[in-house]
Amino acid sequence: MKTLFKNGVIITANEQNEWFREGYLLVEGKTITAVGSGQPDTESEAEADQVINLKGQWLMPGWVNTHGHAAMSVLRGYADDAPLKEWLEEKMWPMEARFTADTVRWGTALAVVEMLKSGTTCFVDMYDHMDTVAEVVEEAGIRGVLARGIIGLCPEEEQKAKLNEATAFAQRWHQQAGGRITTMMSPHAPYTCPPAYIHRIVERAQQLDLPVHIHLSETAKEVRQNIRHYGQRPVPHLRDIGVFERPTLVAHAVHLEEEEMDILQEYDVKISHNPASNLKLGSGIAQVPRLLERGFRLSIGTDSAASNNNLDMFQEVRLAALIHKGVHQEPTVVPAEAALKMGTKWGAECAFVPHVGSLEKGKEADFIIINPGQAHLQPVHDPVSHIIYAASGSDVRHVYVQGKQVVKDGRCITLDEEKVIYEANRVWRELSRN
Ligand SMILES: CSC[C@H]1O[C@@H](n2cnc3c(O)ncnc32)[C@H](O)[C@@H]1O
Ligand SMILES: [Zn+2]
Repeated sequence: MKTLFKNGVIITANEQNEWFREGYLLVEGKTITAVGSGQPDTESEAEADQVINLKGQWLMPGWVNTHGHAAMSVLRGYADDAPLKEWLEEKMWPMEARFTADTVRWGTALAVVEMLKSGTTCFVDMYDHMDTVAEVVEEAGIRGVLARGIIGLCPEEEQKAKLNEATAFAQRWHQQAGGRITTMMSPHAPYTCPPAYIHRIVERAQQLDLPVHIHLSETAKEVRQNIRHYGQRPVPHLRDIGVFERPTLVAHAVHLEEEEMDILQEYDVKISHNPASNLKLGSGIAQVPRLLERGFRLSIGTDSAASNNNLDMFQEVRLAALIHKGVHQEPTVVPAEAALKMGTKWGAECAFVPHVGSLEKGKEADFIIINPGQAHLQPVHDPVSHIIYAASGSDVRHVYVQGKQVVKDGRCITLDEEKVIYEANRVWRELSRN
């Protein structure tokens, strides 16, 4: 099946750093086979099975959300205004202990509907009941980079069972759903997994040839605790355990010293910047301008709806573009183009799916279409500026993953939105009643 999208404004980070142009996109099956300026030649138009006239709408890569816990959407607004340790230990973990596969199914479906409708085509997820998460991803048509998050604060037998479960999940689902699902191994954090256990998880990642995903240096408190317990800051600690021998994606990385940045750079460790969650939990503000200056190709994540409290990547990317300008009293840090790259092309690299994230020949066709004909997106001097500083998730009209439409006229067509909302409320009621 060949589909030609013509008369659009193509917005993307690409190798040539051309940010936007009036043009067309040709998709054959799940792959982009041509991107060009102006009109397509008459031959490609005649050969297309379907021609879609975009009439000036904007076409850009879908957002890549590089850190989150989708099922926690059922806990949106349940526990606000608390610091990370208290929030986790007194609010999240007691509630999550009551989660079943049913809770995770509807929490994840709620998150996926929200993400797809607001233009996210790929998300990284670290959670439990991951077979259920993968089933939702398969049905919804979104792309998922999935890992069974492992908390090792438990007896040896339980640690073994969790590691075996994570392994079985990672093997069962890697490259499934037509390649839309890939997997990782995921020790939750240095403060929830003893070093020997992290080492065993990483050995397993090595055997399976999979990347590692872990929370890192989110709060100053956990850094101090790491030094007390292990005599080192978290980055050299993880390096010495051997984590960075595997391709690794770390979430947060708020509290880093220059020597730690050296190590992360030496091992090409990928970073997911989660500004809203870091602000809301009072964790701090990552040193994004310094990391960019050093050449890190950063990415952006929402974290869960329980600490954000939404999964709209337009808002997250805008926050990433704005907050550092204020902190540094310098508007040139994190320019719009850098924010767009972090949310798309670099996001895909950080999630180990470099075959998406930009609109280039040969990449898989994960893209979104935005209708710019509304007051808040006019006049148009520079569409990249509007995407970063003016647009929001509700401007997304259509979404495609691997060339297949999953959102049409602002409605998710792969999952039943009303049912998902009904069931998510049901599981929340059941949880809060007990
Ligand atoms: C073992 S599954 C994932 C685990 O992570 C918890 N979590 C959610 N948000 C955060 C965060 O910002 N930092 C650390 N851990 C977080 C979640 O509650 C699950 O238990
Ligand atoms: Zn997290």
